[in-house]
Amino acid sequence: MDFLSPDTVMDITNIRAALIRMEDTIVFNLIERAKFPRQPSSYENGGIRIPGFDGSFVDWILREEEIVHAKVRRYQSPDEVPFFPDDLPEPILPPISYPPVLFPHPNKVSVNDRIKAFYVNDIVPSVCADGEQKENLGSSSLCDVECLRSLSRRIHFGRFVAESKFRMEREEITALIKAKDRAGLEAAITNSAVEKQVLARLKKKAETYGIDPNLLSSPSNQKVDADAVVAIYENWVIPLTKEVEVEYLLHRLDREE
Ligand SMILES: O=C(O)C(=O)C[C@]1(C(=O)O)C=C[C@@H](O)C=C1
Repeated sequence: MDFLSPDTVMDITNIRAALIRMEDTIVFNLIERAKFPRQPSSYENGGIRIPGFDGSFVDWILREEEIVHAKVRRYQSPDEVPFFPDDLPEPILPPISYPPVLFPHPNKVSVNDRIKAFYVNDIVPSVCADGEQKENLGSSSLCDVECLRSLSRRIHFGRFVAESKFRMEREEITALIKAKDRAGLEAAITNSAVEKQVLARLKKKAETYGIDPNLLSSPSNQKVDADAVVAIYENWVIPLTKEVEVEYLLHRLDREE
């Protein structure tokens, strides 16, 4: 996506193409995470003691990485929503002035805490075997960070989808926003045919990317459970994307901050 060119960003075809590309990243990240068992201690507060930090091992890595990434201005990009916005330093690179695409302040809508909760409680148990390998806690946690970041980027892309839909159906959506009609907004942004396509494509991707081409396709050769990947999208990724869309639209007419 070229965030310096607002017309390109607001084209729903381009937005959907970006969402489709993100599926690849998410499927590969889940494949990588599925190499390791669940590793429960990496998600527990104090499960691995880090002096001076009150949180889980994965939280700590995520925060430390975000600090570095903030310095190279990752979170100035309109499509990035950090998990630890209050802990981030100013960039060392000069700012880029992106033309405004989202209104009002783009980071107002964040569901990162919920993403973290469903990731730990639902996704990890659905793709990883039970157990813990102490010697791989660092490796598995780095995979967690990649998974969380790619899920967050995908789900918060709902803001661009919503803005694009707002511009296409300004009158209808403005009336729903003014009436604070959440259900009406959800109905307006829902496209069941597209959701079905997403899930069907995802199943194919998880099956195809999750198998060595030299091996026969069988459940025991699959690197990740394709049905679990589909369920992750069906139960969490799409519903939360829609929630981000609705939440974004409810604030769409607020005055800019
Ligand atoms: O493509 C869209 O129109 C979206 O809003 C994205 C998305 C999705 O999360 O994949 C969400 C809601 C729609 O019902 C269809 C698909």
